[in-house]
Amino acid sequence: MLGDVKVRSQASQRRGSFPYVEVRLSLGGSASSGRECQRRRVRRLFSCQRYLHAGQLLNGRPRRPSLHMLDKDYVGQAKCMLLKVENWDFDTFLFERLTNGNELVTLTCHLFHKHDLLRHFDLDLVKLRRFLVMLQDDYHNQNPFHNAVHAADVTQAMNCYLKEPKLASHLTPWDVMVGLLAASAHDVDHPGVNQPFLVKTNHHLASLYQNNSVLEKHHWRSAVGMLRESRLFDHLPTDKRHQFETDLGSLILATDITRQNDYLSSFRSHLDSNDLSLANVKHRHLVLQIALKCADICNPCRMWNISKRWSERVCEEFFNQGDLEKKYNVDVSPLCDRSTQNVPNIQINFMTYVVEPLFVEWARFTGYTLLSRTMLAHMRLNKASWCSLQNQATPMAEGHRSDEDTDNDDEDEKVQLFSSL
Ligand SMILES: Nc1ncnc2c1ncn2[C@@H]1O[C@@H]2COP(=O)(O)O[C@H]2[C@H]1O
Repeated sequence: MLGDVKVRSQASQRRGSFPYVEVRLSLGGSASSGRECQRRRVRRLFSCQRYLHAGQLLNGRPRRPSLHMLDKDYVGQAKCMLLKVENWDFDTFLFERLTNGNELVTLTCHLFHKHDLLRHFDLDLVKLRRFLVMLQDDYHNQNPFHNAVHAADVTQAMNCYLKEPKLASHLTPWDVMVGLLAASAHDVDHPGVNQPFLVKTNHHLASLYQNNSVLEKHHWRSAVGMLRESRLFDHLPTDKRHQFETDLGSLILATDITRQNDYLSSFRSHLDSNDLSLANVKHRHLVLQIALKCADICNPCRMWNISKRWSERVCEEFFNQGDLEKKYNVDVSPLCDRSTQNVPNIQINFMTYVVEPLFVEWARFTGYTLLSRTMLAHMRLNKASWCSLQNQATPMAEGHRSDEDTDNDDEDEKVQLFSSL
């Protein structure tokens, strides 16, 4: 059954001791009444997303419109899509609709079956689903970009990369399980604003993680909290459980875009010296980190109609942050000002300075497989489309010109601009 996974949606079910992210509170609220205090006490128990869910339930409002009457047809179509889960043109937006918003649970469960991980690790299907439902629920659906659909999209891409012949032949079931769960969990409880925002608004997560990979550490520790609560791995020896949590963390932390150059240089130098040995667990782990990084920023390499939607969503999230920054009188982050930025310009620079360098090395690693060539081809076509759209977009403010106009710009500065995201 695809439609039965929202089982954790009861207000009494709260979990974990990891901190919630509530942007509004970090910017200073003015609550003083007893009622507000009471509400805050409740709020403290939940992450922002869990709080919203609980609030809706307590107010008697259903969380999502039900599609019961259509369940059969929808489930059939979702199943059809899963037959092609390894295709690069998989449309996660459509899959979200066909699964009635259970895209992450449905997809990850399917991949666990496909890779025979339940049998291999003697996993309990109910516990697995419980964990995945918690995970899916803790993504913020109100974020235009960092939501459960993005997590499902990254998980689907990660699965495609795990299937690359060069890698697949060396992967153990452990690698596959860590890779898939890291992809599913890599942005859980993302607040829709970036690390610099949390730092400049003195958010408690920024102090907790000392302004360093703040969001990624939060995603990791949140996922660990849910894993423990679900008891998914309770039957494994303690050292294995710890090993899993460590490996999960090391993959999720690699998605910190500010550390892109460190990972890329290390990967590139291994490729240059042709010394990657995939029998070596450390080398394999580095490749998994790079694979997850690629999956995380693969949206510019999707087909145009899908890629464009992601581009618009990510920019909307940047601009929403810029609006908040203006509202609270703090510096507006680079790329977040909707009055000086536009989507085509952000996309062209992101592809040129962040995506292409990574995917070129990934293609080299895979031996230029059909998939890696297809991704690069899509990315270049998409970039050309953004270039032609750019002519129709709002003129850029000085200092934010297009790639074509910036031959003399310092490339490092561009990378830094995206690194600040
Ligand atoms: N299409 C895109 N355009 C611009 N930035 C992007 C795009 N896709 C992903 N990103 C950025 O890449 C970052 C990867 O890490 P995060 O998920 O923290 O945040 C992501 C965004 O800031």
